[in-house]
Parts: sequence; structure tokens; C-alpha cells
Amino acid sequence: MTVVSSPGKVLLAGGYLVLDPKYSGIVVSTSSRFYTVVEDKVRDGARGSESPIQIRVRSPQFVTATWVYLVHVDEAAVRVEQLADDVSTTSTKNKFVQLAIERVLLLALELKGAASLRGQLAAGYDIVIVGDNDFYSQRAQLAARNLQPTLENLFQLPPFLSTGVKLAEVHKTGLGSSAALITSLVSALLLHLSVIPKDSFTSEGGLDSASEGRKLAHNTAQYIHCLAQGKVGSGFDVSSAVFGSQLYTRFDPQVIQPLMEENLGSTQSLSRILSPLNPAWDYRVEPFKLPPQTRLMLADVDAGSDTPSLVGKVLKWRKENSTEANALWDNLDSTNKSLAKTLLKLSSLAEQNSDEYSRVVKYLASLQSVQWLAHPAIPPNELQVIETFAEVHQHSEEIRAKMRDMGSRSDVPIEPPEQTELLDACVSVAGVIGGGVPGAGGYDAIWLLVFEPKDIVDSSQLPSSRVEAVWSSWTKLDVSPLSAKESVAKGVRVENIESIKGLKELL
Ligand SMILES: Nc1ncnc2c1ncn2[C@@H]1O[C@H](COP(=O)(O)OP(=O)(O)OP(=O)(O)O)[C@@H](O)[C@H]1O
Ligand SMILES: C[C@@](O)(CCOP(=O)(O)O)CC(=O)O
Repeated sequence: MTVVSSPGKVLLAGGYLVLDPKYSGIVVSTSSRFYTVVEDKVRDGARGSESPIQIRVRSPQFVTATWVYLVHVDEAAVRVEQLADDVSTTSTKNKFVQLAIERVLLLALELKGAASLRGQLAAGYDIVIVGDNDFYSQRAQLAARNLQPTLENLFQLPPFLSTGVKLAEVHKTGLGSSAALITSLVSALLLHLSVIPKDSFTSEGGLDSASEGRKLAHNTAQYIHCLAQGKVGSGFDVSSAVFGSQLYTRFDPQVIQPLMEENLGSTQSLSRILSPLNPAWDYRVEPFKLPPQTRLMLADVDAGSDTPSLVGKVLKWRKENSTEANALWDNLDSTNKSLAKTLLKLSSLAEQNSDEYSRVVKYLASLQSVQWLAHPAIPPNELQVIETFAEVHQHSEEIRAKMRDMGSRSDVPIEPPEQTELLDACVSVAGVIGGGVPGAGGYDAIWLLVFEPKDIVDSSQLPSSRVEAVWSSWTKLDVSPLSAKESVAKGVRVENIESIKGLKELL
């Protein structure tokens, strides 16, 4: 059995700009993760080499979410066709899953040969895919239990809760479910097929210490995600699913252009193009993490936006107003990079003197940001920490203003008035450091960075409780907290099934 998980994402800053390799985005990988389990169907090892190879994929959180595939392995090609044996249980096509299986098997064929691949597949595979509850709105499940949408109640829900609906009907929360899904599925298959070594995901560092196996998993997941989506996005979501929180700069889309055909010609070599040694994969992953004793709060806002249409309108505006747009993007990128640098500086100040840092966090957690520098007699070292937090607040407010400016110039609701009102109300709460709209913005969500002092025993005194009180009383938009926060683990990792509560029961 192979169990692999990968985190969801929040693009704190760099939405739209991260589509251009000239700019970077601040991506936080979340504690909410997707899990893929791959098991040999014939578990006793007796491999029926003459029987057709079957791969069954199930997503138990959804109704009729079972897909059965027949696999044909020739000397130079792999065919994966869906077997619609029982319409009542077999759902419609799942392009993302089918392409992931087909292209990973083709890569395995190139790297290991037909006989080896047939041997690996002979028993057939049973694959289960699940996502943490936060990837999907839990409003209906909470209401069914007469529970209010609070963090405390979210934690009471059973893990991997059934949504009661079909996959196409679910309300997603925008944590990057398809990127996390594809990354965990591709990584699990590469491991189970022994295409990459078993220890490919043990290193927890960023790109510098990443194994060749992790890099191959990244390139393959990026390619399949773009192929399934029919476009080459920035790829920040797959990169954070693989490498964890980071400052991300996209790769040149041309690297996968030759492979963006549904039916690959025999000339295209997946293994050559996807190889971690292929210099055309010129993405950059720079280390990033949030400061200690802070929490990234995320809210799912019910109004919802169509990201691709927002992106299309902003890129059209940029094309038609390139001088004005490039000046705004350069300016915004500079503030984005200042935010990343200042957040990282707080981590180093905490390492230099953790007691002093903890004292400052506890002091600021009870104050509104406008009060932080009011005290006349702050010790110099503590003043440096306070001033750095004040810079984070300032940068996040500047980014909001520039994103609003880009929205008004391109006639796109990046931070529409209703979101501005909600964010202003939240950012003025005592203990809130800053906030904004993640990714492309719109009405989908908001993020807030809040203090979470390590030694507060009464949770009602935490800034997150004060923020939740604002959200629960907010009438202009439907605001639901998500339990996700920054993940401590870096990107995709192998899991022990026994340690994932509620997963074994779903197999
Ligand atoms: N839990 C799942 N099990 C199987 N397939 C899934 C699952 N979640 C997503 N998919 C596949 O990925 C496709 C795209 O999913 P989705 O629309 O959730 O992606 P997304 O835009 O990344 O979502 P998000 O809003 O979370 O960023 C779906 O149509 C489906 O084919
Ligand atoms: C607008 C864009 O730059 C980010 C979209 O982020 P999100 O899906 O709204 O979290 C698009 C992309 O990078 O693919």
C-alpha cells in the first residue's frame, strides 16, 4: 500500500503577476491536505498476468464517484479506457484522474519498459482519493447538525466527511483541490510503480534539498494539471503542493507545449521533457514561511467568482494598456517582495531571541495595529520586533490598495466594495496583523494573518475568536471560517495509513 498526501494552497500575494516569470507570488501551503491511497487489487500477491489490467478509482466523499479503467500496455504505447460496467455506480468521465493515470503509465513505460510495467500492474490497482473537509464547504453539514459555522464546530466534524452530492455539484473553497489531488495521485503512482525511489519525499526542505524523484513528481504533476485544465496557468498551486510554502516564480510554459496534445505522437518523449535534468524547467522556489505564533485565518465567502474570467479581463487590460499596467505590476511586485522579506525577518528575530519575541506577540495580540507603537517606553530590541510587525501590516494594506487600483483600472472586482468593508472590519480587530483577498480575488475568500500567542490558555482571548465574532455577525456576505492554516510539513509526503484518522475506514 502507498499513501501520499499533498497540501492545499493560499496565494497571499502575487495574483495575476505570478503568470509572468518576471514576478513572484507568496504561496502558503495549508494544513488541509489531499490523500491518495494506491493498493494492489489482488492483495495476496498472486498476479493474474493473463487477465486484463484494471484500475479502479474511488472518491468516497462524493455520490457515484467511482471510475474503472482498463489498461492496455503495448511496447510503445499505453491506452487507458473507462469501463462503464455499472452506470449507477460509475460516474461520468474524470478527465483529471484518467489523464493522470494514462500519462504516468506512459512515463513509466518509457523509463521501465513494457514487461516491467505489465508486471507492476498485473494485480490491478485500487485507488482511493480524499480531501480534508476544508476543501469543500461544510455549511450544509454543520446546518444538518444544528451547528453554527465556527472553527470549534468544524473541528467536531468527522474527517473526510461525505458531501452527499456529486463531484460536479460540490461547493469548493478555493484551496486548490485539483492541484493537491493531481500532485498526490501522480506522486503515489510514481512511488507505487517504483518509477521513483521510496525515499523521494523524505527531505522536508525546499527546492535545493529536493530529490530528483520529488522534482520529477513536480514536473509530471504540473504537466498533467495543465493538460487536464486545457491551459498553462502559473503553476503556483502545484508547486506549493509539491514543495510547500514558498516564493514562487513560474516556469516558461513552452517546456510542456509539445506535450499539450490529448493524443501524444510517438515522437514526443515524456521522460526527456519531464526529466528533472531538463533545464527548460526554469521555475524558482525560494524558501518562505509565516512567522512563529501567528495563524493564517481563511474564510470562505459564499458569493463566489469565476477566476478564469477575472484573469482574462485583467490580462486583456494589461495587453491594451501595457505601459500603465507594467508600471503598476512592477510597483505591486516590489511591495509583494517587501511583504515576503519582512515576514521572513520576523522568523529570524524570533530565532535570535524567542523570549523577547514571545513577549512582543503577547503584548500586540491585545492591541489594534494603530496602538502598537503608541507606548512611549518600549525597550529597543522589542521595538524592532514591533516595528517589523507594523511593516507587515503596512505592506499588506499597500498591496490591498494596489490590487483595488488594478481592479478599477481593468474593471474587475479584485477587491470589491463588499470585500473591502469586510476586510477593513477584520483588520481593525485587536490582534490582527493584516489581510487581503487571496489569488485572483473577487468574492471567493479572504485571508487574515493574526497573532496566536503560544501561552494563552483561554482561547476566547485569542484574536481568532474576536475575528470569528465579526464573521458570525457579518450580514452583508455569508462568511464561513476554514480550519486550514499554514502547514508545518513541506509539500508532498508519504503517510502511514494508521496515523491518518478516518482514512483506513474508507478503503
Ligand atoms: N476529490 C476528487 N476526486 C476525484 N477527482 C477530483 C476531486 N476533486 C477534483 N477532482 C477532479 O479535478 C477536476 C477539477 O477540480 P476542481 O474544480 O475542484 O479544481 P480547482 O479549480 O483546483 O478547485 P479549487 O477551487 O479547490 O482550486 C474535477 O472536475 C475532477 O475531475
Ligand atoms: C490569477 C492567478 O494568478 C492566481 C489565481 O489564484 P486563485 O485560483 O484565485 O487562488 C492565476 C494563476 O496563477 O494561475
